[in-house]
Amino acid sequence: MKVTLTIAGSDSSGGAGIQADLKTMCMNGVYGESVITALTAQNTTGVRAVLDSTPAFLEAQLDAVFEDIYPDAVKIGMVSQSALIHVIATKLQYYHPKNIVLDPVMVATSGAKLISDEAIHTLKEELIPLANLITPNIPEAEVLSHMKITSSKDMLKAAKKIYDTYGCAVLCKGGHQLNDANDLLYINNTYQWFYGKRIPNNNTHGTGCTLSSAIAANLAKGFTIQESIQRAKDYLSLALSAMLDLGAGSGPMMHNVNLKGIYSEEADNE
Ligand SMILES: Nc1ncnc2c1ncn2[C@@H]1O[C@H](COP(=O)(O)OP(=O)(O)O)[C@@H](O)[C@H]1O
Ligand SMILES: Cc1ncc(COP(=O)(O)OP(=O)(O)O)c(N)n1
Repeated sequence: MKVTLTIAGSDSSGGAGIQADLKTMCMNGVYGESVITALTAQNTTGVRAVLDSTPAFLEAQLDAVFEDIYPDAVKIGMVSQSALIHVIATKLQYYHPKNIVLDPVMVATSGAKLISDEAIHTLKEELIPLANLITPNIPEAEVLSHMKITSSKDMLKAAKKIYDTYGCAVLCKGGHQLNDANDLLYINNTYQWFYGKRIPNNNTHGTGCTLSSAIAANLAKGFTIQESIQRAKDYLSLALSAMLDLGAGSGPMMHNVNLKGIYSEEADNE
């Protein structure tokens, strides 16, 4: 059994963060482990409070999982403070996992800021350079590239800028576009579009968490980055298409979907 670790915040409503990650990993056929960076008191209408882990407790969680059940891939989500980012970077350099997918979570759909300005600086300096793939949405890509993104051309320019600066592959997610849901991968000095039909569902809480966890799960199973992105996008589209409608705000997606037929082949080393 392949193992995937999520290092992220808890979402009490179950739609994003650790809860979305573990559901996604389970559905994508890997064993999921979790290291919790923060507790959030959150529902579909917003984030009411955040309680960060201490650096020492975060360190204890990371040692506990890496010393016993070593993950084949790691996904990193919400980390709001510099000291916590520093702990994660130090431990990843020490344990050296093969696949690191970083979702540079900055702002929730509901508008709540999930990272301090100082921590954005530490993320850029210490964590992004360790990642194999980062998955910014358009507002996050704007922060990382220091440019405004209003078109597909801008997405390409920003993704190349981020790739040139940090040296990791970049998947610029297009969920915040009006008409399409096209994501752009910049890797090895070249790019590839992953086209997606926009599903008319406003319940998109946790789409970014789900996509990055599904990518990590598929990397753990031995798929290439490109294959893992396509599989993750197929999984996400299916979960969105189930049209679950819970809560008064932007609700969560349905994870217990029937995957038969969407995954045509399995990786060699499963
Ligand atoms: N309505 C939608 N229909 C289909 N795919 C979507 C929709 N909204 C978002 N996505 C996809 O969900 C993933 C997450 O994208 P995005 O919403 O941009 O990230 P985030 O949740 O981090 O803000 C991307 O693959 C994006 O293309
Ligand atoms: C605890 C926690 N982590 C991350 C997010 C942001 O999740 P994301 O998948 O980007 O989805 P939206 O919040 O944008 O729907 C979160 N809200 N909570």
